[in-house]
Amino acid sequence: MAQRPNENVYFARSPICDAASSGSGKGLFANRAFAPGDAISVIERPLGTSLDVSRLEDTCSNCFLWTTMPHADHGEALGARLYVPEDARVDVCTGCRSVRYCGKKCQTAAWKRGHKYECKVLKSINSMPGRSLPKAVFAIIDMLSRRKNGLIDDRTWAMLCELDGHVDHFRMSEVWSDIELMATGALHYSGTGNTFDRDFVISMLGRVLANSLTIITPSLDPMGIMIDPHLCRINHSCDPNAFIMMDGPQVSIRPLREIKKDEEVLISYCDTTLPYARRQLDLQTRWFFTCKCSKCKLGTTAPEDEWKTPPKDLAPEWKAKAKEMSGRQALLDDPANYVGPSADEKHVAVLQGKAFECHREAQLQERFPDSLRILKEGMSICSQTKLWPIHRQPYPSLRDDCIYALLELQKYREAFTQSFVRYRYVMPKLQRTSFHPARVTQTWSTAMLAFYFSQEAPIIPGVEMPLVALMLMRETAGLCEKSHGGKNTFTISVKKKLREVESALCAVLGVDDPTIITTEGSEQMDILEEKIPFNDDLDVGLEAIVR
Ligand SMILES: C[S@@+](CC[C@H](N)C(=O)[O-])C[C@H]1O[C@@H](n2cnc3c(N)ncnc32)[C@H](O)[C@@H]1O
Repeated sequence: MAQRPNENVYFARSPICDAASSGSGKGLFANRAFAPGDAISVIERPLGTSLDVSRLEDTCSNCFLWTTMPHADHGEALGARLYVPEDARVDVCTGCRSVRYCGKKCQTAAWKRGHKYECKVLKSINSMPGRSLPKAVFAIIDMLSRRKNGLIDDRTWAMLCELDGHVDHFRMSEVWSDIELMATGALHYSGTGNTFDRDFVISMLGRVLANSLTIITPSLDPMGIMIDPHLCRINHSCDPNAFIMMDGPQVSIRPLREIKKDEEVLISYCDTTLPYARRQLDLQTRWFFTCKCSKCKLGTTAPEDEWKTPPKDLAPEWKAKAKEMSGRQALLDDPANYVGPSADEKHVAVLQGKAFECHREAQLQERFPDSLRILKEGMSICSQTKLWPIHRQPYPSLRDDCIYALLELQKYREAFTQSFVRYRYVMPKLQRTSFHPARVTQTWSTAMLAFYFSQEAPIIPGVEMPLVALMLMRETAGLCEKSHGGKNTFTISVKKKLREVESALCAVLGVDDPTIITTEGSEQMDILEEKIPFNDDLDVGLEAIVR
């Protein structure tokens, strides 16, 4: 059962969603001052959870232990999820053959929490060939059957029902017929037709679709959705003062900066690194509101909307390319690409649309060489037009996926180079808070790549990779108390690995005190920076970056 948030927070009417068309417009407020590193509130388990279909196969449905190691044969995997025990495995529930557990303890806990009612339902869904339901429907089935059987108390249920289901918004949207179908399915399969009616289930589905948050691992991999009457009260800002961290099913709300007593606690629902038009569109389409946060008030003058050179300076050959680009009209019509009314700005809007399209298309490819080719195409639009600063989207996201594809293709040297570029030049501008969880986890994966290469032949001549790995590991260890908290399994595994590496290095160098390696480590970081300098033509030929 969901726990009440602790005395550190309270709910009240939020000034931020005064303009919300319906709903109570409540938000979460701080009962005392908070500093980075504190936990504002901790919830042991959200009320409802539903894993992505692919995670049902390899993840414990109770504690969310994800047992598959992506890229099991190379560096990033060696470090990104060190907190997962080597012998971790999950076994399927022999009743429903749908969910999996990592052991008896998790199976028993899930059974008592409600799987005893859901098991038969899942079994009947599972036995129908080709039937797979969206995760929102599984979340609803679970909650309806638990409520029917007295496993969700009146107060929690009332709070859940207070969340806005945005039914009128959904009714006008293109997903309405899907929602009606899903509600019918949920009511039918959950066997709760004599307790709830279809309209109620439709509003419940709306609540899940418009209020759920993403379940994440401590290394920020998305795993599914969660809905909780307390967590789902937190409003959005594109310049949030807090973020959500998880460790298994435990959810903590953590400050991104100092928060004063009685200040509203705000998280981000969307990717806040996107330009203004894209953020607004995303928030309007998925959460039905117009954001008026401090960043949105700056409109296109915020750093997320900066160009390196103004659109009027676009080179003639790129203007010509923009004129000829396939799908030009659709790219121009898409408000997400809007740059301005002039002819030059329209060319830039087309190029921007194309670069975002490359990012989306690359994700749909089945083969990594194809994704890499498309990602490089997108990156060269950003770099060769000379319009994009290194931190303007979709440039950073293209680079992220590029690193992933390069690793899959075992192009380790380029993967490390791009990972270092991201760590050293992109992230400090993209996420300006040093302990932002995305920054910390990416620093750690760069550290782990360096560590992996420290055991191989030197990949960058003249650079001592063990010392680079050490410095990046120390940086991560110094920040993860704030990003993750001292007791998070990520923090514990980072610190353990750091101690191991420090003592191995001490043994090799014949010293007792690891702190004396610091000077040499800093020197190696400087050398690495000289070898991989900031360069505007950084992405022209990914292989040709290292000096
Ligand atoms: C997850 S709920 C947050 C809790 C909500 N305020 C309530 O009282 O239930 C999301 C909804 O809150 C409102 N909301 C959240 N952040 C907002 C913001 N920055 N500006 C306006 N409305 C916001 C929108 O109606 C959105 O669909």
